[in-house]
Amino acid sequence: MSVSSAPLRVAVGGFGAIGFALAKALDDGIDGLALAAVSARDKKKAADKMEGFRAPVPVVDLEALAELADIVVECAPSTVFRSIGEPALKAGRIFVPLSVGQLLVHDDLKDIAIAHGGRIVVPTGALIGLDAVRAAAEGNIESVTMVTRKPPRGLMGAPYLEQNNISLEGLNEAKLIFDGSARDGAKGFPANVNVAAALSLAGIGPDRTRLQIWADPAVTRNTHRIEVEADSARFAMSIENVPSEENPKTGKITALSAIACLRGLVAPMRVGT
Ligand SMILES: NC(=O)C1=CN([C@@H]2O[C@H](COP(=O)(O)OP(=O)(O)OC[C@H]3O[C@@H](n4cnc5c(N)ncnc54)[C@H](OP(=O)(O)O)[C@@H]3O)[C@@H](O)[C@H]2O)C=CC1
Ligand SMILES: O=C([O-])CC(=O)C(=O)O
Repeated sequence: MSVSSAPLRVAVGGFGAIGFALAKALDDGIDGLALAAVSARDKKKAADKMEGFRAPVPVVDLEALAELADIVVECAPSTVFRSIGEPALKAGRIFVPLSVGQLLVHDDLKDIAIAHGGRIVVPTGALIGLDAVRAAAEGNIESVTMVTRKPPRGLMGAPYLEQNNISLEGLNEAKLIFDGSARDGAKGFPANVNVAAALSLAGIGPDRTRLQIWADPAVTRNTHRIEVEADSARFAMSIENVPSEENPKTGKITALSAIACLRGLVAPMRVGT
């Protein structure tokens, strides 16, 4: 984008922990970007939440976001993922998903992007080191493993727990609740391990990426540790995310990652892979 061109319009689908923080940052001002519209289940509540904004924007249905923006960010429950992503890509927009696990389910969206000139740009989100994983994937990666530890309240309600009759009530020691592929983890915990899906897409795919999930009453932060063994490097990284006030399942850094990702789309200089 040249310095003189109009700012790219950003629509935000979902106005909770991530969406509100992102919209607020855009309203406060980011060079080259302008907030254009938001969407929420409760439109009146969303309009009220924008009261302190310098320039409140329309609250529209999810399907209408694509008409109003150049970049459409998805930060809503996984169940409405497609209603945001498909119109955005069919309109040739840049689609920025946060419910990344859904990309494994709706894997035809990539073909829609190709057919209509859209792009899917996945932020690192609540994770770390996807730059190094992507670089290593240009060579050969032997293994990628991720171990997630969350406070039990950050995992409650996951379909996998209900399907397998796993209770986290009154837990007084760490419990391994899932051990398998990133694909199965993302499916069983759609609101908890989108990071595993992002890791798998950056590296060796959802079937070869291994994931363990622990419910741990001793941790107060959402913690993810990654280990990668590749022909170019061996690395291990971990991140301890402060849960956001609005949604304790979601680390606070996720919204900041989305902001940094959007800034990277328009900034004259970008650092990192
Ligand atoms: N990639 C990553 O690293 C991470 C991804 N995530 C994922 O990001 C997504 C968003 O997370 P988060 O912001 O914490 O979620 P929240 O629950 O805080 O917010 C969800 C928002 O979606 C809105 N919404 C729900 N249903 C609809 C609908 N039918 N139409 C329009 N809007 C709707 C809600 O509206 P209302 O306010 O009216 O209820 C709410 O504003 C989740 O899928 C989460 O799992 C989370 C953390 C990390
Ligand atoms: O916030 C986190 O630590 C990760 C998370 O919820 C997700 O990946 O869905």
